[in-house]
Amino acid sequence: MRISLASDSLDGVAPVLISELEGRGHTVIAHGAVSGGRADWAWCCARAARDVVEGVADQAVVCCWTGTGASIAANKVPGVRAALCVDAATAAGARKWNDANVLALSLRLTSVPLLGEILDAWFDGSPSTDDEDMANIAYLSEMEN
Ligand SMILES: O=C(CO)[C@H](O)[C@H](O)COP(=O)(O)O
Repeated sequence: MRISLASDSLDGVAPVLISELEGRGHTVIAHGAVSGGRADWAWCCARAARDVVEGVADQAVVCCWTGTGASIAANKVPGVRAALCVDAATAAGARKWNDANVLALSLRLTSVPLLGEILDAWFDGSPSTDDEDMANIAYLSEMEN
């Protein structure tokens, strides 16, 4: 999968993000501090999210110290459903029930082992085909139009 990755700093797990993603077979498109480029969280996380809706990436991972700014910035991009995930169960639910296409992470809360659990759950997950779940996602799209 093509994963657009953004982080506003090299704190916490940021230095291992590229290797954790590439180690799972993904191609990484890096933005922000992990690329040595412009690293203000609003800009680089929105940039990574735009890659998804523009078809440059299949999904994105966006990170900042809290994870909140990263998720807020990504969710400003129409078509993006970014989910701030603090554990594997949240990541699995975000993929299943929210059809989330952007994973937001807190560099403060996410240890390297926890990152592995979150990434495994995220990439193992797939959206629910239950009518009620799909209707919720359709409603989000309607709100954008
Ligand atoms: O969590 C964040 C935004 O939600 C940022 O990572 C945090 O604000 C960065 O602060 P600084 O630029 O002072 O390192």
